[in-house]
Amino acid sequence: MLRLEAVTIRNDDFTLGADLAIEPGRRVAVIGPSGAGKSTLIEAIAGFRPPERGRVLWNGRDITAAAPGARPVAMLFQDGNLFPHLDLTANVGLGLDPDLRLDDRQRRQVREAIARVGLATLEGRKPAALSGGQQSRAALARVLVQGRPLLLLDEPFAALGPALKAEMLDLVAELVAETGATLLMVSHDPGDARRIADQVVLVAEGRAEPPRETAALLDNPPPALQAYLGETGA
Ligand SMILES: Nc1ncnc2c1ncn2[C@@H]1O[C@H](COP(=O)(O)OP(=O)(O)OP(=O)(O)O)[C@@H](O)[C@H]1O
Repeated sequence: MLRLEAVTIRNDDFTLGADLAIEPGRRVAVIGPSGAGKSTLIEAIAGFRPPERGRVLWNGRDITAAAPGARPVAMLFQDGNLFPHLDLTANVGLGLDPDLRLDDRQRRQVREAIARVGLATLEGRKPAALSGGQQSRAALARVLVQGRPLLLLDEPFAALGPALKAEMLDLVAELVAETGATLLMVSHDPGDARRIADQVVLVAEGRAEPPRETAALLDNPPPALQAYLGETGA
């Protein structure tokens, strides 16, 4: 269980409040207007933005002051962050050890993660020799290999076309179902939430709201969400 207890996060003159809990194994979409604080929320959970007030708890353990690497968290950023000079095996291996000193077991884990995302024949390729969808799969393999119980995705597939995005969302859903991980995914597209998320955290007007069931929330949106859904034409 992830718990944000009376948390306030500040970016200069912007503040975001959050008092919410995410149950284990849930798939949660984080949606809301541009600039509302979705990335800020995810980065605070990942440990890149320490809260000004409040506590972040994982299974009752206070991780508010823990460094990003010491958290139960793996994060996939918007651009995937693949290193252009490294091949696929090395890019995924970085998820296990930034110095790439991998033992046999870790090398096997890397191969398995690459195979699981469907790239087994492309292990020696560098990112430039992979398509956009394959690069997304590679970035996902690096997150997968870390075996962390909490996956944070910040609009990871925004650059992909609709069919490829749907395919990647389905793959993410399969992977978290297999591993039992909890998923928080920022998205601008309410369709993504309907496709993959059983719950939605709405970030608007300076607050991240407690999660609500996706269909119930999107079918009967509160005013802050109505305005946003109007913007996106959903
Ligand atoms: N490093 C920073 N320093 C100061 N202010 C920041 C910083 N990063 C973000 N902000 C501000 O914090 C607010 C929330 O930004 P954030 O990126 O979390 O929003 P978002 O909901 O993810 O937006 P988008 O949907 O456009 O990506 C914005 O007003 C932004 O300008």
